[in-house]
Amino acid sequence: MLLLTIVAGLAVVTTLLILFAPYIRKYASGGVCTSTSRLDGKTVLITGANTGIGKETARDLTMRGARVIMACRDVEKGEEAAASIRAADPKAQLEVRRLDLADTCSIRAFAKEFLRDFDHLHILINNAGVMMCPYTKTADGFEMHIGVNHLGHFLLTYLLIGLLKRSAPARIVVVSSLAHYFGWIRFHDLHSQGSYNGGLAYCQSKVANLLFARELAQRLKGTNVTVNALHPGTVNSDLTRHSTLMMIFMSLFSIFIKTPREGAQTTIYCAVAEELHSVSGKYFSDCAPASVAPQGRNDQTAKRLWDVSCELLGIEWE
Ligand SMILES: NC(=O)C1=CN([C@@H]2O[C@H](COP(=O)(O)OP(=O)(O)OC[C@H]3O[C@@H](n4cnc5c(N)ncnc54)[C@H](OP(=O)(O)O)[C@@H]3O)[C@@H](O)[C@H]2O)C=CC1
Ligand SMILES: CC1=C(/C=C/C(C)=C/C=C/C(C)=C/C=O)C(C)(C)CCC1
Repeated sequence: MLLLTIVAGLAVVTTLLILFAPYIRKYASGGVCTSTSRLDGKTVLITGANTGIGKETARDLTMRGARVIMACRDVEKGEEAAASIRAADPKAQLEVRRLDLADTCSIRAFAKEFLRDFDHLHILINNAGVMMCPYTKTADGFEMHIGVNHLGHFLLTYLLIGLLKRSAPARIVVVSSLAHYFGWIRFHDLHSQGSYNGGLAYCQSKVANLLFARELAQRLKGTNVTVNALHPGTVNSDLTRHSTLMMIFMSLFSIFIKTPREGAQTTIYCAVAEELHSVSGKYFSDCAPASVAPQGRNDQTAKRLWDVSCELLGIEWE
């Protein structure tokens, strides 16, 4: 009898899911960037553009006329992604360059060549990310999540900020996550040497993204360079590659989860929306303002993280 009830229940749920699938999909796909802004003559740099949200952002921005530099740690994968975008749009202006955010030498080499080859940078999209990887260190000894997701992008932005200012109006877009709600900055053990949990290390790095955007927005006041952060939604991408459980969840519940193209909408919105022309230091989700957890909007923590980051990277950023 119990078995029969369970089977009947499952059948009802499955039937409802099938019947309402188009509506569920439409709701889950989230906000859409409706801006028709063109980017002709503009130069855009996207980190981690060979797959997922970064690749779809590159596709959209080239279609708006931008010249897009895809900064990828694996150039071969980057070229494959560029070829697939060009296959649909032969006029796409794309260039793949090598950037490994887990190595400050690679970041410095990338920036040096970028500054040599480009006179302008109008939009910088700090998109690349790792999630829940086993405990690993970057070439400079930083824990991988804080090293790639925060410190790598911190250094890249520092090296390119002069060019962004000279190219103003310019925008910096920081891809953070709702996961910041579950993280906090562990100044006493930033690199998780005492104890390590991949999920918490990821969440910490996503709070760091928000605090960085917040502090940077303060420092960029009056420069006509804006910086905003965002949550792309829950997106079916390679991000979950280190967690079998997450991959299973993503497959089982794929109807509730965004495709990479849907997940790129808020990034695109932050990069092009006319109404954000002078908006800075804000956080968006589904192409609309969203609320930040208290640990992501604490000015003292933001300043402290800024100083610690400069010290770790051996830089002075006034
Ligand atoms: N997917 C989701 O549900 C969510 C994603 N986000 C954020 O969105 C952003 C994009 O993620 P998503 O597209 O989903 O994930 P993907 O794994 O599909 O893409 C991540 C990109 O980052 C690149 N990357 C990783 N490590 C490095 C490195 N050391 N140097 C340079 N590039 C690197 C990857 O390169 P490679 O392919 O070579 O590994 C890849 O191109 C991330 O910042 C993530 O935190 C936020 C909330 C939810
Ligand atoms: C558990 C669970 C889900 C899966 C959530 C996942 C897989 C979230 C992934 C978040 C990521 C990757 C965040 C990155 O910053 C659903 C299907 C939403 C609803 C049912 C309960």
